[in-house]
Amino acid sequence: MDVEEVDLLVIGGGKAGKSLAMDRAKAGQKVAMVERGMIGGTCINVACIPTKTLINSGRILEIVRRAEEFGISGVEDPRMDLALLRHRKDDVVGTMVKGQFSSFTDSGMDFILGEAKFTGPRTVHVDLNDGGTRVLRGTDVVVNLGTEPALPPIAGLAEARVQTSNTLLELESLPESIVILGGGYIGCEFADLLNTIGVDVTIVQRGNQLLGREDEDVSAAVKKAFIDAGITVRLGAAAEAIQRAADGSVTVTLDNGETLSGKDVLVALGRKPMTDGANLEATGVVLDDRGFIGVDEQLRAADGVWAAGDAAGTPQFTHASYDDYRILKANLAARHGDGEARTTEGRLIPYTVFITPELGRVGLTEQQAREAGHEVRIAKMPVAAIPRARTLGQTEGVWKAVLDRKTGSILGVALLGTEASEAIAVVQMAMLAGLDFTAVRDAVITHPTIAEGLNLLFTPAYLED
Ligand SMILES: Cc1cc2nc3c(=O)[nH]c(=O)nc-3n(C[C@H](O)[C@H](O)[C@H](O)COP(=O)(O)OP(=O)(O)OC[C@H]3O[C@@H](n4cnc5c(N)ncnc54)[C@H](O)[C@@H]3O)c2cc1C
Ligand SMILES: NC(=O)c1ccc[n+]([C@@H]2O[C@H](COP(=O)([O-])OP(=O)(O)OC[C@H]3O[C@@H](n4cnc5c(N)ncnc54)[C@H](O)[C@@H]3O)[C@@H](O)[C@H]2O)c1
Repeated sequence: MDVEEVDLLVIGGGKAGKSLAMDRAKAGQKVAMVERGMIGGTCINVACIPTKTLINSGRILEIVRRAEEFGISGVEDPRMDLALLRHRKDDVVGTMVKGQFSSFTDSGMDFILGEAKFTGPRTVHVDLNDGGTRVLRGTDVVVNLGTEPALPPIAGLAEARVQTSNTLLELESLPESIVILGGGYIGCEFADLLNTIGVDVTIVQRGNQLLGREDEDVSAAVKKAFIDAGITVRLGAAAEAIQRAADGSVTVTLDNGETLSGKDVLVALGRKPMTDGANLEATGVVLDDRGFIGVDEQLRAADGVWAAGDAAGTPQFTHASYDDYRILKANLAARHGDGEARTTEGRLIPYTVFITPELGRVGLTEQQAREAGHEVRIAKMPVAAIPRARTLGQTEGVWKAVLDRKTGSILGVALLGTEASEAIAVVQMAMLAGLDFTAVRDAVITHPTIAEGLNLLFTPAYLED
């Protein structure tokens, strides 16, 4: 079969790959992108966009339940209607997928729906979804294959028809109760959502805290918020076996011998790269023992082959994959003699866990700062101190900042509170600008906003001596 030659061949249409493919195609290059099915990638189809749409509905339900507190009468018995909820989620996702498809084709790229498998250096064989095959070779190849739910070898898991973050999005009826395995981002976000919409939730986490990468006090505040909301939290226990009975109910056996039962079970135990079957070795790419692609700090995986996003070991966030796109754009140009190369070193990557209240994070935790040798100064303030939180009726949570005692620079913050997803960007900008805490404390910030809390956080009332 003839080999079709292109300037840029993108395998997997994730955030980095699709952004680069559109950009390069618009710039006049001959670009082909092969995607096996999810037009727009994981984020739009089964991750950030559908989950945050559902979470938003959960939050609205919670507000409506509190209608009287907000001065509204006549709202009786509000409940989540799963069919309507799914309809809204499908509508948001469907509109975005449609928009992506138009953007791909309008860019001038050759968008190919099919399964790609490497057969040689920078060369793939594609089984087209609507039949037939193509073989393509790129002068440069970018691999952006993403991740999927990991299903670890827990006894009985394979037979127990467990839910994952993908299948939960398509539920036709809500279970009365659910056991969630894993207290990471996905476990916590679904625990909060499902609890809000009326499911009895038990969350099981192997480590001694939810969200294991956070400071202990921050995780403890998340645990308290969960318990106050009615979620059962089991820490320091790992699932060892899962069994689904004939009536559909599920029993999970923990490593301490305890058993938990529920009408369903969600496995949220991390994600594995979708590199199986892509035969990346044929193009000189080296995979680690978990299947992640080895890349250098310029995201180079082999000669003329680059990799990006989750499967390349980038922190698993859409905005991090998007930054990989910027790095690849710079490095592909630099390789052809145009401009400076960029690396992934020293990137400041924030994130938000969309629970109630939200946890926004950027920079170092207190523990990381101490381990890095900083002399640390902590500021800590209850969210209830922020006037805007009072007007919103959302006073739960705590803000914590980690400062360098000698320089006053902001090393990191954990904002657990309403609208933390927005406020975290304010702190991130201050950090990028190299502002010390006094500049943030003394900035004139609009009243009454949540960001205004940054004026308060660094006052003597909340900043340790
Ligand atoms: C439930 C959930 C919620 C999340 N929420 C957030 C959030 O709120 N904010 C955030 O920043 N991040 C969130 N994430 C993480 C985020 O979704 C990922 O980090 C992001 O989508 C990474 O995308 P990527 O660029 O690695 O590639 P992906 O978007 O995963 O794209 C890879 C593509 O490659 C395709 N592919 C794979 N193999 C082949 C092949 N052989 N041939 C052709 N195509 C192939 C796949 O179909 C896929 O479309 C969430 C993740 C999950 C699971
Ligand atoms: N809001 C966001 O940005 C967002 C939301 C969802 C997911 N994500 C991304 O998706 C990635 C994957 O999320 P995740 O929650 O699946 O993984 P994770 O790694 O964050 O959490 C998995 C958790 O499961 C625990 N665990 C492992 N084995 C266990 C067992 N047998 N029993 C009980 N607990 C066990 C681990 O200790 C860990 O805390 C995250 O790293 C994140 O980057 C981001």
